[in-house]
This record gives sequence, structure tokens and C-alpha cells, in this order.
Amino acid sequence: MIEADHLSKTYGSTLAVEDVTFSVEAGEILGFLGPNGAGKTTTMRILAGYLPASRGTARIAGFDVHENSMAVRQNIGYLPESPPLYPDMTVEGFLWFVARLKGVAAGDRASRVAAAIERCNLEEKRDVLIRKLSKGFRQRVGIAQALVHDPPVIILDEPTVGLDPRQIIDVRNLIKSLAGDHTIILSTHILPEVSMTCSRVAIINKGRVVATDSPDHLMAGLRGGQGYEVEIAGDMAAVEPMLQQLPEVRSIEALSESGGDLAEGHRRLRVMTQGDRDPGQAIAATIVGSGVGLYEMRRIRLSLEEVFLELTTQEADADPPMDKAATASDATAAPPEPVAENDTNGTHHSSDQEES
Ligand SMILES: Nc1ncnc2c1ncn2[C@@H]1O[C@H](COP(=O)(O)OP(=O)(O)OP(=O)(O)O)[C@@H](O)[C@H]1O
Repeated sequence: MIEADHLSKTYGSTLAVEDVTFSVEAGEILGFLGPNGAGKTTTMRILAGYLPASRGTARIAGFDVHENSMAVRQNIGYLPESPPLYPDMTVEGFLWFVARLKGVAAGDRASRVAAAIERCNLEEKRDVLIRKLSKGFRQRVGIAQALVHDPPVIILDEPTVGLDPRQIIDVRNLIKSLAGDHTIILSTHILPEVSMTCSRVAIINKGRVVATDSPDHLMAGLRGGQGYEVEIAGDMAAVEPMLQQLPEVRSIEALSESGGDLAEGHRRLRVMTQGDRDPGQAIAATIVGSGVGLYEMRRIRLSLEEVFLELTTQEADADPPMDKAATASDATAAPPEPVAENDTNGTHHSSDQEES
């Protein structure tokens, strides 16, 4: 439904978007995630037909955004970073106005406006002037204007930016309720937004797409970003070489014992794994088989935030996770601190504005 094919955009000497390729299937919500200046808005504007690409092509519902920009505009609803609202119009008056602009047939306008108002929970604000609305309600009006002609594709540029936490939840729920009936792409720099709202995520950094996958797969698959944390009692030197023999074991790290709650003679290890097969059973059997006591074993994996940091920071590239050749005591290049699996949304204690 949305196809970006080797898109590039330069502004003078600035290469804002470079060779971006991805597609979004009908009914999906794709999160376009990246830090400030990554090229999100530029890509959204190209897809919406508001900005020509320097190279590459994009198609919406089969229409080329450059060659068929009018057809593309009929097929998309676009919410730019700052929604173009008329503050002295009422909510309903504005939506009627937009419906007319978008070419909704006169006989259909009343029902389309009513549907957009209902979908965005704007009934109680129908007759209120837009300038009197809170930021959260204005954002809903922005989404309602994107929906009013019932387009198959919706493009939302940072839809929750500047909203308070309650408003963010409302807008995310609204967006989720639109999936299925519509194909949605939303740009964001907020990690929890994609894990909560999107079925797939494309991570963009410095103009390039560095990964596209479901949030779960990204968290699970990147650089062997999953493994086990185990507590053993006994001789670590006896068990470590045996664990290293398992092909699914990528690295082993002895964790610091400063936690204080470890019994005498107990050690904690982090065993990071690789490949499709889950070696949990083999790890447990190896430990027990080596004559070492196994006291605790729990699955861990990288949070989406850690995946994002790995993909978008050069430091991560310069400082790769310890590989199998390294010894457990040589853990100077350990991977980022994983989180327990039952905290998969444990990305939220970041510096995201949402939390402030
Ligand atoms: N009109 C313009 N003229 C020159 N450079 C631009 C223009 N618009 C964007 N850029 C540059 O292109 C790059 C990508 O900008 P873009 O706005 O697409 O990123 P973004 O990911 O949306 O960032 P943000 O989250 O901060 O809005 C940045 O380096 C930006 O400075």
C-alpha cells in the first residue's frame, strides 16, 4: 500500500535522506523511528507528495507520488508536525471545509464529517472554536482532518509530540483503532510509541534505514540480543568451557557480585545466545551435567531502546559485544545491560519527553 524505493533527498549540500527503501502492507501500522534530524519529516513529506525526492520513487496505493500527486492526495490523510488548523473555525465547520477541499461529494459530506468526529471522540467539541481547544483536542482535530475523506493511507508525522501523558495515551489508542481499516505510517523519536502502537518499525538514522522488522523481532534478533541469566554454585571454570561448546552460545559474562544477595560460593552468569534455536534446555543440562548447582535461570533480551541505541550510536559499533572467543573474566566489551523479559516495555525509563 505504501512503497518507498531507494528514496534520496538533498537540501543543498545536506543529504537528508539516503537510499531509503521500505514498504507497508494494507492495514499495517509502521513506525518510522529515528532521532532528531534523522530524515523522518523529509520522508513523510515525500510520501505525502509535498516534497519531490532527489532520487528514487514512492508509490501510495499504486500511484507514483511524483507523477500522480493529485491521486496520491486523494488516497492519503496527512498530519504534518504542525497541523494546519484554522483557529477561528469550529471543529465541525473546519471539517466540513476540509471535506470540501478534499473533494468529498456534497451528498457525502455530512456523513463523512460525522464519522470523523465520532472516530476521534470530538462530539463534545463539535461547536467549539479550534483556538479554544487544548493541544490534545487540536491533535485529534488534526487526525480528523486527515481522515475526513476516508483515505486508505494515513501519514502521521510525530502525532504525539507536545502532548501530556493522558493525551498521548488517547491519541495512541485512536491511532491503533484506525489500523485494519487504514494503512498507517507514523514517524516518532519516542521508542515506547512504536512498541505500543506499531506492528512494524523502520529505524532511520542519518538519513538511512538501518533496520526494519517487528518490534519483537528487533528486540530478539539483533546481535544475539537474547540469552539467559543464571545463578550457579560451584566451580565456574568447570562449567564455562562446556557452555562455550554449545553452538547457540555467543558469549558468557560473569556478572558482578556486588548485588549482595548472593549466597556464599554462588555466582551469576549472563549467557548470550545466537541463532533461531532456543538453547535454554541445553544450557540447563550442561550446567547440571558439569556437577555445578543451578539455582536460578531466567530469560533476558535487549529492550527496544537498547536495539535502537546499538543501531543509532557509533559508540556501539566501536564497542561490539564480547564474542565467543573472549573469556568471562575479560568482559570489557560487554553488550548493553539487558532487561528481563517481563519488562519488555522497560524502555520507558529513558529520557523520552513522555516521561518528563
Ligand atoms: N528545508 C530544509 N533545508 C535544509 N536542510 C533541511 C531542510 N529540512 C530538513 N533539513 C535537514 O535535513 C535533515 C533531516 O531533517 P528532517 O526534518 O527530515 O529530520 P527529522 O528526523 O524529521 O528530525 P526532527 O525529529 O528533528 O523533526 C536534517 O539535517 C535537517 O537539518
